[in-house]
This record gives sequence, C-alpha cells and structure tokens, in this order.
Amino acid sequence: MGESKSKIGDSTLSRHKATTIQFDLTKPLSLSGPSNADIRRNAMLHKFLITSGVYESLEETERREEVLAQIRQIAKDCVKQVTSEKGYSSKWVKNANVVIFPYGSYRLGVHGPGADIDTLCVGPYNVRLQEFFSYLHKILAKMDEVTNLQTILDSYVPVLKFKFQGILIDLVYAPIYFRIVPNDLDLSHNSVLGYVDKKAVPSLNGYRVANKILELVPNVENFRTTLRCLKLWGNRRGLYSNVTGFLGGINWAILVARVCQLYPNANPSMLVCRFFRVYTEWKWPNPVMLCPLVESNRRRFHVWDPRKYLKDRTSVMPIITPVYPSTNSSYNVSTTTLNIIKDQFEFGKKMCEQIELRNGQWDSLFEFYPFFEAYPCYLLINVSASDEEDLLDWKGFVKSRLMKLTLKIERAHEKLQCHPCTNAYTDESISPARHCAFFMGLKRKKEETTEEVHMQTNEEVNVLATGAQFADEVKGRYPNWKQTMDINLNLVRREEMPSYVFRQQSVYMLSFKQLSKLTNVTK
Ligand SMILES: Nc1ncnc2c1ncn2[C@@H]1O[C@H](COP(=O)(O)OP(=O)(O)OP(=O)(O)O)[C@@H](O)[C@H]1O
Ligand SMILES: [Mg+2]
Repeated sequence: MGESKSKIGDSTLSRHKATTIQFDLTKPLSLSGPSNADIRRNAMLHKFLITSGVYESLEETERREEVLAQIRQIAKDCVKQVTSEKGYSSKWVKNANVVIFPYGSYRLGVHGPGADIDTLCVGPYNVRLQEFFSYLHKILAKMDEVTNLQTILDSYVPVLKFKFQGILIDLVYAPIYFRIVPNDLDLSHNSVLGYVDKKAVPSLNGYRVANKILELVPNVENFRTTLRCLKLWGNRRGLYSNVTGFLGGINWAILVARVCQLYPNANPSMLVCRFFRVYTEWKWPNPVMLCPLVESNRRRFHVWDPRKYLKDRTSVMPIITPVYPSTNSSYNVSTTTLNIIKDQFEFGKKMCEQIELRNGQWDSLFEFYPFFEAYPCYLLINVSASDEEDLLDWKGFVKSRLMKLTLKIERAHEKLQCHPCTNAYTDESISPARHCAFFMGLKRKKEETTEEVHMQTNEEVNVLATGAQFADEVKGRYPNWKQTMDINLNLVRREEMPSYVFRQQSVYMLSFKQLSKLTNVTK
C-alpha cells in the first residue's frame, strides 16, 4: 500500500527524555484512497453506526437549537440585570450583550443522543464570573424546565451545569474587556486572549480548540464519522472518561484528527483501522500534535513543552491542544491507565486486521469490555449521602479522586494492578438517589504471572487499609463535606459480585439511543 511506519510517534524512545522527544510533524503516511473493498466495509460501518444509535434524531437536533436560543436570551437578561443593579447607566444596560459559542462534541458535530452541550458565554467585563453564575443560578433555579443545577467554581474551568428541558448543558463564562460585546465576535485570533483575564483563557480555548481541529483535518465529514466510531468504541471498551484517567472527548478528537492528517484520502473504515495501527506503534510519551507548538512573544501563558518545563516531562500520553497556549489534554492518564489503553488498542488492531482480511463484521471490534469478568477481585467503593442533590456533588468529587486511589494502591502494593471502571452503579434496593458504587479491578501485575492469582489475606488487609486512608482523605478534602456523606471500601470476589451490577451493566449495554432515555443510570 506504499505506507511507511517509520515515523509513527518517532524513534525508539523508551523513557521520557525531553531532548529526544519528537516535535516535528510528519508528512502524511499514505495518500491512498479507498479500494472497492474499503468502500464496502465503509458502507457496513455506516450501517453499524446507525443501528448503534450514535446519531440523534432531527427532532432532538432542533430541540437543542431552541434550548441554546433560550439560554442565550436568559444569559443576556442576566448581564443586563447585573449591569443595572451595579448602577450603570441605562445606555450601558441597553447595550449589555452576550455571545454564545457552543463547543465540545456539539461544535465538532459528533455529539450523540443525550450528550451535553458545552457552551461558552462571552459577556461584558463589568459582569464578573461569580456575579454572572450566582445571578444565573438564581434565575435557573426558579424555572420548571431546569433540573440538576450545579455551580462548580473551584475547578480549572468554572462551570454551571444543568439540564434544560432534559438537555445537559455545561456553561462556562468569559468576561471580555469590551464595553459592548459584538454579536460577530471572532475568537479565532490569539490576540483575543489579551482581552480576557488569565483565568478565562481555558474557557475561551474550548471553543477555539474545536474550531481549530475542524480547520486542521483534511476532510471534516470523514473526521466526524471516524470520531463517532472511536467515541463509541472507547465507551464500550471502558476507556471513555477523562476524570478516571482514561480519555475524554477532546482526547479522542485530537487522536482521530491526527490519523486523518496522516491518511488524508482514507475513508472512515480505513481511518478506524489506521487509528489502531498508528497508536499501537506510537512511542509514548511522544506527543500527538496537530500543528507545531506556537509560542507567543509576550510569553504570557504556559505552553506545554517538556524541553523547557520539568513538570511537562511527567506526561505519559501527551495529546496536545492545537491553539495557543497549547496544553496536554490528557494530563490525567497515568502509567497504569496508559497500559490499559495500550492493551485495548492492541485488541482494536487485532479486530481490525480480521475485519480487513476476512471482511469481518464490525460488531467484533465494538464488543463491550467484560469488566466484571476480567479480574479475580474488585474494590467496591460505596458512596452515600442524605439526598439526591448532595449525592450528585459528593459522588462527582469522589469520582475525580479515584485516580489518586489507583496510584495510592499501586504505590503501596507494588505487585498489584488497578483498573478503575468508568461507570457508577446503583443498588436499587437501597435508594438510588442516596447511593452509588464505583469499582476497581485488582490483579497481580503482568510480569508477575500470566495466571490469575487471588490476593493473599495480608494483601487484602493492606489494600483495605489503603482504602480506609483514602476514604478519610477524600472526606477531609471535600469542601462541602457533611456528616451524612459517607464513603467506604470493601473487597468483592468476582463470584460474589452483587446482582445489581449485572442488571445495570445490561442497561449500559443498550444502545446510546435507549440509554439516553433512562434517567436512573449515571454516566
Ligand atoms: N483535559 C482537557 N484539556 C483541554 N480541554 C478540555 C479538557 N477537557 C475538556 N476540555 C474542553 O472542553 C470541551 C468539552 O469537554 P467534554 O468532556 O464535554 O468533551 P466533548 O468533546 O464535548 O465530548 P462528549 O461528547 O463526551 O461531551 C472539550 O471539547 C475541550 O475543548
Ligand atoms: Mg461535551
């Protein structure tokens, strides 16, 4: 096929040495287009995607647009009201404006049914983030169409999360140093970053990144279809979750976009197979980048660069955002989760080879990962609170700390390997609104033995002690912790797995379309 493998992730780099990291972008690996067989496989893939329910209905698309229009109006009223209450003239109030920029998977055009809409709201400088969120929170709390309202101010990107007519919205806000925010505001040029506070840059960049990705791929439609495939695949193989140390939407988007650049004329079925070929060959921690790193003369922001910054040398699977200031979007991936991801990519490569060789079915590639069969023992992390609202915040916090638990166990028990499950489960017999459970598979590391070995009693005791320590730390670190919020950890053997896990697992295994209609399952 005239393809060259030589430059994938470059060199034989085995350890993270900044000086030997490959920063140059290689040229396409192949300019070949699809053969007749590729065209047939692509048609089968397309059918498979439709039956898997990754596309939303026209009705839902229209509803999303209506919801965005309503949110724009509410946000605009909100800035007007805050401006007025702060004593600005009636002219200021009249001119107070916001511009809404959807980003994330919605902007990329790859969102499935039930996906969130990530929305950037740019407002005037006189309405600060806290004021905007607090005012908007009050307005939304009174609306019947709004549920699950949550303001998260202490995260890297402060966000207001809510469901509007059942559609999940993640709203971020950036006040800009303009007296009047023009409706045709252009965020593409780097100079726009000079008009916002440093803290607002990550909020603006979500939108800038999505736009840049679309600009940098050779064929947007092929990119979209391939990305839909990989998002579905990642979900089914238990790899779709940034917070648990695997890969989130942005990571999949950049990984796929790079493959599209390497094979500019390939169709989606080819690109899916090339994806696994490229990333099973990739020499991590060489970074995946879509364009060269851009530095600014003013050096106002940190641009990811292990040649300059020691901290950036700890990235194990760098996937770099394509706009200034570039960051490593996969900072949560650890050596443990990278190994799990690599194993799964090998699985993907094997399945694709069979599909290509024997004209196999796509189902085999997209098989669900049998998480609850894969390990002899599991750590069960029970999380509870007194009501639904408290549980929502508390379990979110616990989930964001699970990565730390993985590292803690592996550090304390060198022989063990941890595999966090990306889904949360609920024992319906307790009270779904007040409890949920996370699981981690545990086994001896590969080099120890290829056989499954149950943990010894002293190991079990030690793991539970590490777990108890983790539980205390999480409670201590959670700023809104209450006596009624609890977390406890137990070990469960595979044969003793509680039955609610299997009932809910089968719910997860339903297609996305059906899944989005079920409200009692936590993503
Ligand atoms: N780790 C990160 N680094 C840089 N940007 C991020 C990161 N996480 C999220 N973002 C930004 O926020 C956007 C929305 O994140 P989100 O997790 O909703 O992904 P998504 O691409 O919308 O996929 P999904 O369909 O799962 O919602 C991303 O597209 C990206 O621009
Ligand atoms: Mg999203």
